[in-house]
Amino acid sequence: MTSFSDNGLYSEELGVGVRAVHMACLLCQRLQNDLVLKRNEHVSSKDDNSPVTIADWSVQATVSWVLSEAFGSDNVSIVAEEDVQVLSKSSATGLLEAVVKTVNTCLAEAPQFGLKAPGSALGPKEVLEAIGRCNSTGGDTGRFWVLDPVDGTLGFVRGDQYAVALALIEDGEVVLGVLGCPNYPMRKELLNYHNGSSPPSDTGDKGCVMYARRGIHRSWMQPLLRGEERFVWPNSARQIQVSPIDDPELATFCEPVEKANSSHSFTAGLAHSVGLRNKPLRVYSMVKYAAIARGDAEIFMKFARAGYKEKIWDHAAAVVIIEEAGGLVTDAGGHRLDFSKGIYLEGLDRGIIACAGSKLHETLITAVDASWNSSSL
Ligand SMILES: Nc1ncnc2c1ncn2[C@@H]1O[C@H](COP(=O)(O)OS(=O)(=O)O)[C@@H](OP(=O)(O)O)[C@H]1O
Ligand SMILES: [Mg+2]
Ligand SMILES: [Mg+2]
Ligand SMILES: [Mg+2]
Repeated sequence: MTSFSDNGLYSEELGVGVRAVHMACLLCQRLQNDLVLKRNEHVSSKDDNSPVTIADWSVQATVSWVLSEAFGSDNVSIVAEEDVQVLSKSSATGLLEAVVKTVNTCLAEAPQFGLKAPGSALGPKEVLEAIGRCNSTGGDTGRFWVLDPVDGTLGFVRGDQYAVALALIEDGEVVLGVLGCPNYPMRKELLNYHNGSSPPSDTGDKGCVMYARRGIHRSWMQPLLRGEERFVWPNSARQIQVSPIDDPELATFCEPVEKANSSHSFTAGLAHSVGLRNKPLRVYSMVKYAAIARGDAEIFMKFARAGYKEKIWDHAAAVVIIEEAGGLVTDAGGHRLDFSKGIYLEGLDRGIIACAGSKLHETLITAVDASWNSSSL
């Protein structure tokens, strides 16, 4: 049984979500190639100084348009990272034009994915509207989508790893997740190029979309389309599972690349105390979670500085994919993440720990308790 051809609960939503994310990944691949060649043209800064690019806006517009077209705009509510603030400024006409062009190029490919393309090309107003429509603030009742159009924008502009993440939340629970990883190498050893070396430059054999529905106990992965390949599915999807490794000595842990996003010194102490021997796999974006779901690493840890509030779009899609692939995702107190309190993961206890299995998970939770008070976090 595949995960979306059985007419089960959310199968239609999953089918549309996977197609939309797949299209978005191809859009990003093209833009990242251009961006790296043109040395970061079109990278803007938001109020908090974080980067945003035409890829972030273009993916948000595209996914928003596809979901509205498939389910009717009145039925679709979306929480997403980007807004139209920068893009609506009169000084941003060039930027907006680039986004409109990108969105139209991408949506023109919709029929190849079994989706409807716009009758005529979208104009700037319609593109801004599609982005701005993603203004839901979530909550504990009803149904809403959660979108991180480009997670790991820093990785994206550096020619490195990034992800496109889409989830559906119903009554506070993530019920489906789609995680597109346009640069995720099919061979896991190619992920491990951090610590000075540059990312692999060949685009062959790269890119996948992972997805899962709550309660199926299976997660899936399909390779991204290459060149003239036709989009055929579900045939091209294969099941993924977390790693069977439960011995810390053999396990690998992932963490953010940027020290500003998670304390490397705290996780180094934890790693030492539980006997993790492998050096950390530092990767931008939710590709870290993807590595756990696919069995390429066993542990993901993130301990942000005190006061930072994690956003739901940075985690929702990955949580259901890891859980359905057999793993666990909790805060450092062992509680499942709470997606029902708006755009933030309110009440998060210290940090996030995702593991392939419960033995590693228990070991880490205990170790955090033992070392927390002496940490400066
Ligand atoms: N100060 C701080 N602390 C913790 N987390 C932060 C912080 N600032 C940003 N963010 C969020 O981190 C997202 C990228 O996280 P990563 O875990 O992939 O970090 S890293 O890029 O590997 O360093 C990133 O997601 P994107 O904005 O989608 O790239 C942010 O939502
Ligand atoms: Mg993000
Ligand atoms: Mg983002
Ligand atoms: Mg961002």
